[in-house]
Amino acid sequence: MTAVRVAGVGLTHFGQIPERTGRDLFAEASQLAFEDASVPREDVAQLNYGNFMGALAEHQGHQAPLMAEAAGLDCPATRYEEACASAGVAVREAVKTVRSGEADVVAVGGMERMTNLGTAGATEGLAIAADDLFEVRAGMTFPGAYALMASAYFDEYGGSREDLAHVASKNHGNAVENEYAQYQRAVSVEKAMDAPPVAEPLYLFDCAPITDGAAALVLVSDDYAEANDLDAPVGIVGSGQGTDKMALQDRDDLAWTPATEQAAEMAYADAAIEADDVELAEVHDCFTIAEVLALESLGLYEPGHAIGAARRGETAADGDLPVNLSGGLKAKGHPVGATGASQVVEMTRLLRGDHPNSDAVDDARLGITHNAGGTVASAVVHVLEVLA
Ligand SMILES: CC(=O)SCCNC(=O)CCNC(=O)[C@H](O)C(C)(C)COP(=O)(O)OP(=O)(O)OC[C@H]1O[C@@H](n2cnc3c(N)ncnc32)[C@H](O)[C@@H]1OP(=O)(O)O
Repeated sequence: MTAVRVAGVGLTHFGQIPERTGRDLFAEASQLAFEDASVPREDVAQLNYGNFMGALAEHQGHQAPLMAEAAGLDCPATRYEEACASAGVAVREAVKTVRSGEADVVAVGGMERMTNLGTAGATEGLAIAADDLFEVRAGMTFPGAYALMASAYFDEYGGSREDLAHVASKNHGNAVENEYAQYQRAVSVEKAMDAPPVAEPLYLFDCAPITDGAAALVLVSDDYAEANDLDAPVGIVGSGQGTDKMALQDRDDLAWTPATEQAAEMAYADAAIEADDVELAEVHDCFTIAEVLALESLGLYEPGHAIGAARRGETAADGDLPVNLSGGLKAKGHPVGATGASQVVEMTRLLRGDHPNSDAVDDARLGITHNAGGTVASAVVHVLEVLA
């Protein structure tokens, strides 16, 4: 099976930019990815594109052909929709296509416009990712759902709002130097504690924001990289996906995310690594509690132990296991259909050494990305490694 290399990456600035159309955003991210890759567009065999709520935010559900056009591509194009894991799945399917030998070059990415809907409209749109019959009609929102998960975790293992404030403060600190981040501002633990409540026990700085943005990557086979003398040191060496029951009421334990566990087991086995080999991680911190749940279900911490990781400094930039050096969804922003691809972009830059936070991990060779959909009803994990 051929290895897959990341030849090029591109991101738009993430933030509140409602005046820009989706095709404009995706065109910019793609242009940057192709410039970075030095790969001619004619060599691209297909475009895998992630998007969640284009039908609502842009009145344009059938977006893939438009995005191929925006990216200057003349090839088959398919949209992947898996809620907030849409682009993670698009990357996973692109990896499979290259590995199978079906194509040497695949373009992959995602885009989401959200801020033109306003917070209330985006909240309503996001709710499509929960169980409509048993959750949304009863009033469930995503901050509400993750608040239930946080309360369940506190009941089972202990922990406090202050522990979560340390996660928020860490991730906001990591985003300060990231030019693509929505919030390049530090947030102290005290400021996070003083913030207005959103859904008890989650407060303003426990939540990822509403964001517009796009991400793109050019993935190539090892053979293509070698034949074309590409400078593409980072490979995607493992991929996994998991699924869980959709409605929270149908789950046995809200403090555990089996979809993440399945995805991690599959990805680690695929890459022939153990959780202990992971040197840094970009995880799906749509809410601060989600980072804690992810670290445990990924096998990076024992159950009940990740809640204090940020407070102890273990997941900080200078800690043993830096987590969300990009700023995470929390501070970098969360344009949902682009997020999974943007995590792979950020991890690639971190491992290549051209991210503003690369200095914190200059010896690192292996990192993972974790992208979740809904209340982690879906999860995708990728293992990235610096190859010879
Ligand atoms: C699997 C999944 O991924 S599910 C996750 C899906 N995503 C979500 O559910 C999004 C959750 N976030 C939200 O709904 C919103 O960001 C909220 C409710 C937390 C805040 O929205 P609002 O109350 O409308 O905030 P508003 O836009 O008025 O901003 C108020 C201030 O807080 C800031 N702000 C808003 N949201 C955030 C945030 N999440 N983090 C940090 N700062 C924020 C704004 O920049 C603004 O600051 P300023 O006054 O200095 O300009």
